[in-house]
Amino acid sequence: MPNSFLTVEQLRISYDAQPSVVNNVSFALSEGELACLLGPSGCGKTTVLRALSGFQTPDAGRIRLDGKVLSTPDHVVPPEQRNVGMVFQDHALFPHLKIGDNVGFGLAKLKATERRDRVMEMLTLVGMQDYYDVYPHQLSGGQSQRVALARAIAPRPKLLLMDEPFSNLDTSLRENLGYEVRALLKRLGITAIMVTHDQHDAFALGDQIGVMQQGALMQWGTSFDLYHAPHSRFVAKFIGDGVFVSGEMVEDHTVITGFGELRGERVNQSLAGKKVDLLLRPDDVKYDPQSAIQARVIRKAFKGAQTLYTLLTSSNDTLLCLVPSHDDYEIDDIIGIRIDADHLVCFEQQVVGSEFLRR
Ligand SMILES: Nc1ncnc2c1ncn2[C@@H]1O[C@H](COP(=O)(O)OP(=O)(O)OP(=O)(O)O)[C@@H](O)[C@H]1O
Repeated sequence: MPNSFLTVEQLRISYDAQPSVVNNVSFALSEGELACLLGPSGCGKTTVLRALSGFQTPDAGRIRLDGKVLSTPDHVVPPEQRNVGMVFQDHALFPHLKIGDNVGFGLAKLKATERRDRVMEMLTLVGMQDYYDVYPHQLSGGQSQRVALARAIAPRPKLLLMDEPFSNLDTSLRENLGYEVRALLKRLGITAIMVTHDQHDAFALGDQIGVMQQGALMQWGTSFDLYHAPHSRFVAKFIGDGVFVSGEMVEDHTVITGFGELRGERVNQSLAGKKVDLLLRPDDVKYDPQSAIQARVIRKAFKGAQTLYTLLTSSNDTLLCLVPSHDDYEIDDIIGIRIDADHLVCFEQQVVGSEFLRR
C-alpha cells in the first residue's frame, strides 16, 4: 500500500440527510491497474468516485495519487488540477461541437497542429478516425461512448474514472466494448476505476473488483476469487449463480452433505464441528453419467453452448449444474453428477435445505 500509485485510506463520507454513505473504504491500485467498484444501487459507489474526482470532500480519510495527496477532510485539490479523466453513463458529448472538437476540448494548452494530431491519435485508438467532422447526434450509443472515452484519455490523465459507462448500451455491445476498453487502457497503461452494478461489466474490465454494500467495501479481489472464494454471504449472493446446501463440517477440509462427503480447501473461517451452508456454483457440479450420485431434472434453462439444469438429489438437495447443451435432458430425467469443488465455501447454517442464489 505505501508504494501504490493510488491509495484510498479509510474514506468516510456522509451527506446531511444520510450518515456513512461511504464507511471506512480503503483500497490501493498499482500504476496501470484497472479496478471496478461493484454493488447494488445506493451502496455508495458513485460517492467514492465523486471523492476521487474532487467533487466531494471526505469527512475522514485520505486519497493519494502518484505520491501527491489529493483529498483530506481539510484540503481537496480541485477537479481541474487533479489530472483525472472522467466518462459518464450518458456520454455527455457537447452536442454543438463536432467529434474532433469534442475530443480536443481538454487540449487547449497544445498548439493547433499538436492538438489535431492528438485528437486523430485518440480517435484512431477507439476506431473512430473517420468521424472527425461528424456531430454527436449522428453517432450510435456505442460510438458515442468510444468518443467519450477518447475525450477523457486525450489529456493523458493519471487516473481515469468511469461511472456506469456501458449502462445505456445493449447487452452484447456492452460486453464487447468492455473487453475492447480494457485492451485499450492496458495498451496505454492507464490506471482506471469503473463503477457498475453489473457483474459482467466488472468481470470484463477489472483486474480487481471491490464489492460494496451499504457504504462498506465487503471484499476486494479478482473476479475468480470473488466468485469462488467469497468471504461473506452477501458477496456469495451478489456474484454469480449457485445454491447453499446444508452440511456438517466434520473437520477443516471435509463437509458431509446428504449426497456424500466433500473434501476441499477451506476458504473461510473454520467451522469444524458445526452445521454449515455450503456454497455450490453450477460449475462445481459436473455432469458425469458414470457417477453413483443421481439427480432428477426439475428445471432447465438453455444458454446456447450450455444448459443450466436445476436438479433434485435423492437427499432432497437442490443443485445447479451446467451441461454442454448437446447432452440434452428433459424434466424428470435422471442424470449422474459429481461434485468437483476443490475449495469449500461454508457459512454458519442459517437455512435448512437448499437456498437459491439465482440472479
Ligand atoms: N448529493 C446527495 N445528497 C444527499 N444524499 C445523497 C447525495 N448523493 C447520493 N446520496 C445518497 O447516498 C447514497 C449513495 O449514493 P451513490 O450515488 O453513491 O450510490 P451508488 O452505489 O452509486 O448508486 P447507483 O448505482 O444507484 O448510482 C444513496 O442513498 C443516495 O441517495
